[in-house]
Amino acid sequence: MSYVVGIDLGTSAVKALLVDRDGNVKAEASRSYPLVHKHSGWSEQQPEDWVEGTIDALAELVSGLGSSADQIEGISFSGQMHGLVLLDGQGRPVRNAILWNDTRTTQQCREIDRVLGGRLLEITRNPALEGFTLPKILWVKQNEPKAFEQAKLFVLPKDYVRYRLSGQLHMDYSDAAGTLLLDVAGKHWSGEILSAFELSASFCPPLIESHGLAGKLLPDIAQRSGLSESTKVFAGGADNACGAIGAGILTEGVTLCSIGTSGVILSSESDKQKEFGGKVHFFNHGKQDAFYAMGVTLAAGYSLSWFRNTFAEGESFEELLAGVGDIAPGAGGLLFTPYLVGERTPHADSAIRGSFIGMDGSHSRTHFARAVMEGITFSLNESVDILRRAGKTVDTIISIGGGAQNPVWLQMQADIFGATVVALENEQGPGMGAAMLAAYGCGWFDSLEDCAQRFVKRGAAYNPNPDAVKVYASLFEVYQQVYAQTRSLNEALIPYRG
Ligand SMILES: Nc1ncnc2c1ncn2[C@@H]1O[C@H](COP(=O)(O)OP(=O)(O)O)[C@@H](O)[C@H]1O
Ligand SMILES: O=C(CO)[C@@H](O)[C@H](O)COP(=O)(O)O
Repeated sequence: MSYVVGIDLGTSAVKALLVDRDGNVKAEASRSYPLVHKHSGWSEQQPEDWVEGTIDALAELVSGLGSSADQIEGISFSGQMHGLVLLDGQGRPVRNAILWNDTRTTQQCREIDRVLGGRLLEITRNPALEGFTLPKILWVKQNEPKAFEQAKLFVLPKDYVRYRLSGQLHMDYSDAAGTLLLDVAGKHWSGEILSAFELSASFCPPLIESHGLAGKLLPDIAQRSGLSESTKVFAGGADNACGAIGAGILTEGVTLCSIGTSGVILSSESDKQKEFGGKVHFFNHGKQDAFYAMGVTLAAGYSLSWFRNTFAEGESFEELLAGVGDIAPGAGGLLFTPYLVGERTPHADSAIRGSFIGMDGSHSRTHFARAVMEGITFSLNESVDILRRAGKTVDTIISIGGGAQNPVWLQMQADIFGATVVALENEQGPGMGAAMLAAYGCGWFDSLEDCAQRFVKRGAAYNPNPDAVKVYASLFEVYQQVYAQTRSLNEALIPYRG
């Protein structure tokens, strides 16, 4: 038997999957690592924690295989997007990584708008948002000039881990697309943007396809992990591109809903000129020369974890959500907006914060839990709405991520999105997409589509219930008003934040 390994470098943990030629997951191992929040709105991680966690998780996977470690032919990666890792001339990080959910860069975003105007959207197909990488680069340049002086090159989180495992520096197109330095349709670093911000071409790593061979394992990594030195290391992709690959979303027609820490509505796009006007992100896919449009809710699963950790400490999600299915759509008139860390789609606003509207004495904790699930799903429905208005058909949605583990939430998604929602049989999230990139890279299949046919197994389907669809359609109109009605109130509260 031969195997591949998919490594998902997430925000809270790294998860490694051992996958056989039929797409069966034979073993998995994960290691978590902390987030560092030095100030409100800041979010950092230590790159060394990713590397150590990845090697430990690989060692655990490999130890289960005994003497057959050389049956692992290839490994590949899925990574949290946008995070800035600045490397010195020796390839060492000059500071902590600044992550996708760090919102300190509003001023740098406005500067990018001022300097590039409409060219930014024309070249990168995306607007300047706090989460993306270029604003983070400018923040370090302006606020930590000494660290910036040492920085010779930047990479993204999984690129750094791949570099430490293989000694080779690369960035794949799907992750490079989220930096605001890539000409997305042209598939090259934008000289125009680099020179506008006085960055040299050598500041960007060489570009590679997601299924491209980046190198082999370094001998000391092979020794520590138990893998063979001949294990091939493939580039991998952005976590959302890998989530889509792992759900078999490689062509137009089926949409992805992913509820992890963040939440995503994603639709594959074959036309690289398709215009969304920056309302949703437009990125290169992990499949060669393909693209996708995507809307992002910053605090999707995070809103539910926050609610659990704050009001039901120590309970499992199953305990927390027991009984939510007995409450009617609308949570008894309680409405939640999931803007705990600001929002991306459709309101790119780092200052907005969440609300519960309509509380009364009849509401139990279960009403609140249901309202949180509904609010997250309404936020994702704003992205579904944008895709539909841009002419895309959204009638079948594959749902992945922690949020897809709860059948009440899957039915709620069908009712709010007004579409059939399909779960996967053995949902593994982006790690499976990474494993598929390794399987395709190893030559096990002629195309990613062939690989998906073997690896991706659809499970239960949830059809919209017409009565619930009606209730949610009118509630969604109320939900959509909350942002504008609470915006100035939230701005007035900024001085009181920690
Ligand atoms: N059993 C469950 N029922 C409902 N939601 C869940 C369940 N388990 C996890 N979640 C949600 O999924 C989120 C974690 O999803 P996951 O895909 O593991 O995230 P990430 O990869 O971003 O760390 C949690 O924050 C929680 O909101
Ligand atoms: O910023 C984005 C996408 O643009 C996030 O999707 C991150 O890529 C990480 O999200 P999680 O997988 O941790 O939820």
